[in-house]
Amino acid sequence: ADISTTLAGVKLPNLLFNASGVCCQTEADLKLMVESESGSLITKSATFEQRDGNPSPRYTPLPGGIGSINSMGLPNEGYEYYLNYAKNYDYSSKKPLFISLSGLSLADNVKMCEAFVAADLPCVLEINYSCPNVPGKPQMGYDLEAMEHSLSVLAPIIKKPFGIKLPPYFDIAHFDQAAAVFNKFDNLAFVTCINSVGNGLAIDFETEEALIKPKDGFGGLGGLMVLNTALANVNAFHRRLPGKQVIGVGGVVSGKEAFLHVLAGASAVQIGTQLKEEGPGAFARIAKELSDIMVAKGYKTLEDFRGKVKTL
Ligand SMILES: C=Cc1c(C(=O)O)[nH]c(=O)[nH]c1=O
Repeated sequence: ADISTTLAGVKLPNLLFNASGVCCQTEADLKLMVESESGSLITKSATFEQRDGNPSPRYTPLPGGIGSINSMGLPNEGYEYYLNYAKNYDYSSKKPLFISLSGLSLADNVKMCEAFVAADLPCVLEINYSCPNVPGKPQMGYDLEAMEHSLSVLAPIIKKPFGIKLPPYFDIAHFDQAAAVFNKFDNLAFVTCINSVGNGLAIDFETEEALIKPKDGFGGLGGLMVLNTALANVNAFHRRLPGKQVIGVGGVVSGKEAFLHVLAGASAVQIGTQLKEEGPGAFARIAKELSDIMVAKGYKTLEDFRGKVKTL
């Protein structure tokens, strides 16, 4: 079956790529993504300066394959590293490049966006408003007024279609209020739902210790356990953002969850925890599983079932 898609006007040979943060911090990581069967790739969220991030242990999978917890603390090589990567990227390849930016201030986001715009490259920007792990920095995704102000400054600078990475919302009123903000920006072409469920706490039963070191063990939750929150956010924004697209991320461990994300309304699907645990071979496996599911159900393309979840 045809699992290709178009996102922000850019053609992806298949709908799968990495969630920003996983397999994408260094050129070596990104090379693995280019060589994988993913349809695209996105870089680790960049800040203006290079960051080491939080002390380790700062990521761990959770027992029983239910998911993961992380408090990486936005480690990255600094935006100029990713700008350089984007300048040298082979855009003739069939895989489009996405760039994640997560400035620690609006001023930093402005400077980074201006640099990418000045370089005039085919890559697509995804502004991350939802990093839950920078101590002392509340994530902007939960401050709609601040996010609207940020978008009113950045959208005109970026000019081209771009996207934003959102935290999960858990209240219908918040879906409504957030969508009302996003619908004000014509070149805001997609929203990526969801980032990790912020500030969970994983505790080892035997040792009675928190599993990760930063923030007293508090970190973002990902993996299968966040699937149903992710599907809700994908569908809520699919319903509320006419003319815009949604990238679905959260809980994709097989073709089945990728299928459910598209059924909920996703135009593309990112994979985080499962990619971290299985490696880039996950893309070929999940792509085949999704294709087989579509054949079994009689769907030829993603459009045949995108957003067509049935209500009772
Ligand atoms: C960009 C920082 C993020 C991080 C991090 O670097 O701690 N972890 C996440 O789960 N989501 C993020 O957005």
